[in-house]
Amino acid sequence: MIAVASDHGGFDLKQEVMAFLEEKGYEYKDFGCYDKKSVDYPDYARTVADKVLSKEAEFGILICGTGIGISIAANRIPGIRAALCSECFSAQATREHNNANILALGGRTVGPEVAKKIVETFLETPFSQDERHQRRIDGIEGKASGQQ
Ligand SMILES: O=C[C@H](O)[C@H](O)[C@H](O)COP(=O)(O)O
Repeated sequence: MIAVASDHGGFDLKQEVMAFLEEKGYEYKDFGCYDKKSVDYPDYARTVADKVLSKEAEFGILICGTGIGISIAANRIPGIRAALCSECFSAQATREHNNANILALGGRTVGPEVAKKIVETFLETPFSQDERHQRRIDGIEGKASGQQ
């Protein structure tokens, strides 16, 4: 399952992204917001992060106006690697190199067609499993690499 959420600034793009997920046959759940009333993005970041960390969701997709606030909020939560992407190269690289578990998008910065390509790239690109990338991910989580 893909856990999807947005604030009001990401609401319209989230509708497009969910329609795309539906069309492509991905299972997803919408964890809000459910209209364009002003809300606070950290609440939605936390909800989706919890779904990812509990493994109820394989990945999360978080959308706010720029994608910045909601990715900052998600990345404060240990075990979350949220990647704000506005093009496909980063979406591919963050899965291969960072094993990112949440994709963040900006509803006011990325158009729907680009966003759909980014979503597909993110969801379809596996982690490379390369030892150097895993070592660096372990470093993010505070595990010493022993390199220094
Ligand atoms: O990084 C934060 C997000 O872009 C928010 O979506 C944005 O700050 C919301 O702004 P406003 O409350 O002015 O709609």
